[in-house]
Amino acid sequence: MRTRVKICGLTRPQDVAAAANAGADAVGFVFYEPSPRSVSIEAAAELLRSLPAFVVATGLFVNPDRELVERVLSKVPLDLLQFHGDETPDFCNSFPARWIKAVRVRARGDIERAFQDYHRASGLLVDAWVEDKYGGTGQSFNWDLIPSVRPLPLILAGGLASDTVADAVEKVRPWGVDVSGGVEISKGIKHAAKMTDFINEVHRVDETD
Ligand SMILES: O=C(O)c1ccccc1NCC(=O)[C@H](O)[C@H](O)COP(=O)(O)O
Repeated sequence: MRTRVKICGLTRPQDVAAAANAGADAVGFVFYEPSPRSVSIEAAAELLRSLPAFVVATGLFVNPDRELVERVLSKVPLDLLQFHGDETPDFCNSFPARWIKAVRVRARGDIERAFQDYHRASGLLVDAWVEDKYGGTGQSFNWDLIPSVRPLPLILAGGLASDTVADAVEKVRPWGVDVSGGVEISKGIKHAAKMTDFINEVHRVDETD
């Protein structure tokens, strides 16, 4: 199976183009103001203009007001919502868009519970649990906590980079992987060669199947 790759936290048009050229299946825009990777609605709408066909535009939110999600959806042609906070299943499901839910993994059972609670999602993203942080931390977690039975597509995130992602894909066999800090020069500023190396590493492992 071909492992999908999402590059998250883009803020510049040249990075959007470089991610697409490197072969990213999806890109993510952060609508969460405390994040150094956050973009305004206007900036995101502009960034999407440089996104070619067949690349999924994802909007990332952390405990947003309903009005923010609705305002973003009315101005930015997103393909997918990513809820990265403590949003309820009903809240996530109440917008006219497909969505994935992020779960910060701390203990055995966290992922199984999330699969049950968020069963209407289009995928479950598993990320590291870090105190007082919702994501984009560059930290990984114990992949042994990931169950082999997966009722939804599982997207592995947390501290991945070109030198670790091959091992991650080999061990976890996720539907997709998600990376932010591992392909950056500084927060929100991506590095074209790092994105290419990352994606090539993922597909190198895919080819050994
Ligand atoms: O990027 C952020 O600043 C951020 C802030 C709050 C919630 C989520 C955030 N980002 C999520 C991601 O970029 C990724 O889905 C994931 O957390 C992996 O990030 P990284 O460990 O940096 O690869």
